Amino acid sequence: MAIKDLYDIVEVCISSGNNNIYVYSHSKDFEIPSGEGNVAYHIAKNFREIYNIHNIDIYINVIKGVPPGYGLGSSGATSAATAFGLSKLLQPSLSDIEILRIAGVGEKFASGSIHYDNVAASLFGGIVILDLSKERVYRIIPRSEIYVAIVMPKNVLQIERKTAYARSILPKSIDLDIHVLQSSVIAKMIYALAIDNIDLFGEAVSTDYIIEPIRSKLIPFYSEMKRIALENGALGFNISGAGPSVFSIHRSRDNAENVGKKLIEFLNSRGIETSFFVTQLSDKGAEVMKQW
Ligand SMILES: Nc1ncnc2c1ncn2[C@@H]1O[C@H](COP(=O)(O)OP(=O)(O)OP(=O)(O)O)[C@@H](O)[C@H]1O
Ligand SMILES: N[C@@H](CCO)C(=O)O
Repeated sequence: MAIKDLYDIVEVCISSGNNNIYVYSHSKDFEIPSGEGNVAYHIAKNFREIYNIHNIDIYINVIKGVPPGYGLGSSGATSAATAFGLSKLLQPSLSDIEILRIAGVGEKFASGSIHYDNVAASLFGGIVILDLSKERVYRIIPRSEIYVAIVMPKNVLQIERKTAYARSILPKSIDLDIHVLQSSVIAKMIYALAIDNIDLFGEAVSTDYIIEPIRSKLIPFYSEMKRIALENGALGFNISGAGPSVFSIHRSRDNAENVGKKLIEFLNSRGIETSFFVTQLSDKGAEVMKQW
């Protein structure tokens, strides 16, 4: 699911040259490496190799907007924008799936495995369903306004390669009965969007038999936060990405603000510095801002 308000800007330039890739990271608030430490470098390298592009130098400026390490898909935002920008510049006929596959390479570098959930939302916007076996992208834009409160606990889960770790602790296989339960939740989520029932959508968002029970243990006071949010009118609550951020679903901005403030007060009272913001589901994905 893509949200408004948080985004990266990635500038991509090419000149004739000797196949060098230069990546410069710009951020006053976060420390993101330039050069080979940046996912953008790996996207460009992969792009050049796959499409056999020679005798050019690629220059990439990453202007970070999405904070890293909070479970908000920060590396995915850069990966998506870089793959999108390079395709516009060098291979304008690439399909959505081809751009997506390139963007997934950045996630392999950042988190140890190719996965498409963050890059798909960043590239296409809305709520994205992928059918990789058929190479198809389905995008749902809910008819109703959906507000999202995102609560970002500071100094929590500050571990090296956090996303890789949070993925490594998940089960490699699940029992059939759990599969059946979780499949029905996903079906309910899609049904809720189809009939525009945001209460039901929220209920589905809140129900996870596989990942939440394991990852929530890494987030202090998770079950208390969930209870507070749902008791105060949130329609749904769960972990954002690999955490430690959590998010709640609301019908109105006022309710989202109110729940966000309550969660901040609660975490602050437990000694956990936290910030929050309220945003909306975004129907926009990656886009060209300027060409010159
Ligand atoms: N362009 C980039 N943007 C953000 N992080 C980057 C970038 N390039 C490299 N990294 C590294 O990737 C790591 C952040 O990974 P990642 O984006 O997976 O975490 P996250 O933002 O918490 O997202 P999520 O948990 O939703 O995947 C940091 O160690 C950061 O230094
Ligand atoms: N969404 C993936 C990567 C982190 O965003 C996961 O939850 O493992």
